[in-house]
Amino acid sequence: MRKLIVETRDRVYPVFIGYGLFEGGILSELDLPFSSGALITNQKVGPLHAEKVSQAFLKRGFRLSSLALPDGEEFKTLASAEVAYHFLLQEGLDRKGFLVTLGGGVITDLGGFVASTFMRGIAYYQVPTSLLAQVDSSVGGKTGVNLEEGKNLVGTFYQPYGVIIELSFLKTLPEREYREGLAEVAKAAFLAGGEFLEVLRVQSEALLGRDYSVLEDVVERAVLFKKEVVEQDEKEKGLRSILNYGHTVAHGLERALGYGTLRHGEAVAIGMMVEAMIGLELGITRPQVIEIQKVILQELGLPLRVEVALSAEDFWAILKYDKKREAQHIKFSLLRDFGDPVFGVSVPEETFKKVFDSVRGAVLQ
Ligand SMILES: NC(=O)c1ccc[n+]([C@@H]2O[C@H](COP(=O)([O-])OP(=O)(O)OC[C@H]3O[C@@H](n4cnc5c(N)ncnc54)[C@H](O)[C@@H]3O)[C@@H](O)[C@H]2O)c1
Ligand SMILES: O=C(O)C(=O)C[C@@H](O)[C@H](O)[C@H](O)COP(=O)(O)O
Ligand SMILES: [Zn+2]
Repeated sequence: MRKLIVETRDRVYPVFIGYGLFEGGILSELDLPFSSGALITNQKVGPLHAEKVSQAFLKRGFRLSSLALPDGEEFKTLASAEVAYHFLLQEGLDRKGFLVTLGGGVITDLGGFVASTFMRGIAYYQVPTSLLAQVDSSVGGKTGVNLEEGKNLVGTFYQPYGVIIELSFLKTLPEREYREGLAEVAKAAFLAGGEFLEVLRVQSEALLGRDYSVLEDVVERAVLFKKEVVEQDEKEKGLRSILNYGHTVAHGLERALGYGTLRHGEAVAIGMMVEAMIGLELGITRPQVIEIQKVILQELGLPLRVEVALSAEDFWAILKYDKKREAQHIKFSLLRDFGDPVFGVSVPEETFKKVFDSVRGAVLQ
């Protein structure tokens, strides 16, 4: 079992990574000074893994009442949050109560948002079950829901009280969802560069084959990288926006195609390719980044093409909802090189449109 401590101004909390954590009594490592607890999951993950988690909490004296929301990105909404609030009230949760989120990134984002707003904030623990949620969304305290206009447009920064990354939960994760998680792993490795990137290059086959000893190491590296960024800039005043590499385009694609059509990780993989080309066009990104990035993402089994019926102009209009926008400037997080990210790059509309049109037939269909 590996343990990292995330130290932010708002909260200091542990992240446990390993196998058999719940059977091994991981909860004895946590202080649980609460009145009662509830679990938020979805209708797919709940039947697979909720029992194990609930049993472990029961041993610590908490019978968790459980809410299983419908599965899917299209349910990461204020309406789902409202369902959760009513459920918590009905179950008698008070301000001393706590939440456990059990699921992929949709549930960790939504559950975190509910925890941060219910009675103005209650404690919560993240139990991520998708690779993407284990390496990214469960750590760092970004919570939120989507609006029709764009991804994560309503949300909070609200750190969990602890994160329990049980790697054996990945055994039931379908292949497509596993691979999309590798996109966020790749993003972290591209941003970190150095040894992390080298490990990813050497181990891409093992990772794709879910070699669990390699996975443990890689999940720890990704979480460690994220922790170091979040600790320096919890509320994204600047540096943290490097974690948004590929995301300006990715979020635009998710919104344009309809939530859930393209998985978030798939959109990030395509987004990183397009944004690397924008960086090249601006003279920021070294040409070798594009080729190496492409090879790695392909080796990880990620799709690098998508059909988008929108014109560059219509897509640009969607990007205006990106949260990194400042007045009329849409700000991108790019790479100069691996391990050398840059943020706050204002990309002119003409440059974006030129690149968008130039990747037609290649990245965008
Ligand atoms: N807050 C952050 O820092 C952050 C970071 C990255 C992504 N995100 C958000 O995360 C979301 C994407 O997360 P995701 O890719 O995990 O999507 P998801 O939550 O929809 O999970 C993917 C699919 O896998 C299923 N699943 C999850 N774990 C499973 C398991 N162990 N066995 C079987 N099925 C399982 C889910 O039910 C779902 O069908 C997006 O909304 C994205 O915006 C947030
Ligand atoms: O933790 C962060 O910071 C990130 O940006 C991680 C991203 O992978 C993640 O998709 C996040 O939800 C994006 O946040 P947003 O602020 O662009 O909505
Ligand atoms: Zn992401």
